[in-house]
Order: sequence, then structure tokens, then C-alpha cells
Amino acid sequence: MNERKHMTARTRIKICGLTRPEDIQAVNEAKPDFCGFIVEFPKSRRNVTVDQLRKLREKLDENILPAGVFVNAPVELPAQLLNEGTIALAQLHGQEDEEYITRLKGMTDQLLIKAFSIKTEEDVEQALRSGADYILLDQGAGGTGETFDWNLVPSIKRPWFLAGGLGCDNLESAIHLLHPWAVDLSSSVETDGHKDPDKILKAVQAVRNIEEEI
Ligand SMILES: O=C(O)c1ccccc1N[C@@H]1O[C@H](COP(=O)(O)O)[C@@H](O)[C@H]1O
Repeated sequence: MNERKHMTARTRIKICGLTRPEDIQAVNEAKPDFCGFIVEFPKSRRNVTVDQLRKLREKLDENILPAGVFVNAPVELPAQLLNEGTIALAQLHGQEDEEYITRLKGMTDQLLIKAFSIKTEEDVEQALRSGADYILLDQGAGGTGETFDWNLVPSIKRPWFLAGGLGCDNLESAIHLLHPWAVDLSSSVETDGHKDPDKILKAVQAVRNIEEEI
């Protein structure tokens, strides 16, 4: 009998924009693969200072990898937080160029994610050329709660994060259509501007229940 073997992969999930001890408790219960902190970027309502980040991180479950999200920060800031082990990954969400990435890579062995705002095919092509370990495709400047035009996304052969307006209502279609290596959520798991433990749990469980055929 000619039996077709099906291989499945598990899509990873990151919950971003944690600011309070109760947010840490919520992710420790839901157990996403990654969580994220917006570091020293006061323009975001999800901003945390370095001191706040260090305190929050102390209570984080060791199986959840913490990412620091930076917007055009001095390169020394992510380098320091990566090398002291406060964060496991640095997500660069501003206009950091290849020179910045090369400099940061020279200062640390830890993993880098470069985020790109996707408006055109050229934006995707630029993202695919990135020297970062992971690329992240997002709608805009970050944390907008809005999706971008998914028709712009080709088949991507490197590990990548999909972000921008993802939530329980569109996670399954996004994963089946685009096959991201990981999904990244912030706005949809909030209520009244704060992280909502029930929404976080539902989103993580939704992703865990989606089996991706490879
Ligand atoms: O969330 C923010 O405030 C933020 C600020 C600056 C840079 C990035 C930011 N968040 C990133 O945005 C996406 C999630 O967006 P959404 O709210 O789910 O649409 C994610 O990559 C966050 O790291």
C-alpha cells in the first residue's frame, strides 16, 4: 500500500508588550514560546525602562524566551541586555540598517530579529536580504493592531515572524496561508489597554491546536 506520510510542524507564538508583574504571571500560565518587552521607547504605551525589565524578567518562566523590542536604540543597549542574560533575543523595530546589525552581531552571540513594515513587494525583498537571524513582517511601526496585505508575502525559506493585527479570529488562516515560523501578538490580547490573561491563554491554545503540514 502506498501510504503518504504527513509531517507536521508547530508554529511558535510570541506575546509582546508585557509591562506588569501580572502580565508575567499570565504568560507563565499560558506558556508561549517567546514574550516581548518594549524597552526604553516612551512613545509606546507599552514602554518599560531597563530597571522595570530586569525586575519583570526575574519572575519569567525559564522555558519562555524573553525578547527586548528596540526602536533605533543605541547599539550598546540591546548588546548589554543580551550579554547579561536579561533578554535572549533583540527585536529591532526601527530603521536599524545592516551596518547596525553587523555592529550588534560583533558585540553579542545572541539572536537578532529585524522587523520590517510591509507596504510593497520591495519591502519584502529587503527583509529577505536581512543579515538578522530572524525577520519579522509587520504592518507598520509596531503595535498597531492592524494587518498588512498578506498577498505580498511569498514562500519564505528562512525562519520568520508574522505580526500585525493577529488574534484568535485570523490565526488559523494566517498560519495555513503563510506558514510563518512564529506568530507575534500584542493588541488583540489586551482589554482596556492592558494584557488580558484569558485572551493570552486562548491565543496560545489556538496556536497549539493548529497543526501545520510540512
Ligand atoms: O507594541 C508596541 O507598542 C510596539 C512599539 C514599538 C515597536 C514595536 C511594538 N510592538 C510590536 O508590534 C507587533 C504586534 O503588533 P499588534 O499589536 O499585534 O498588531 C509585535 O511585533 C510587537 O513586538
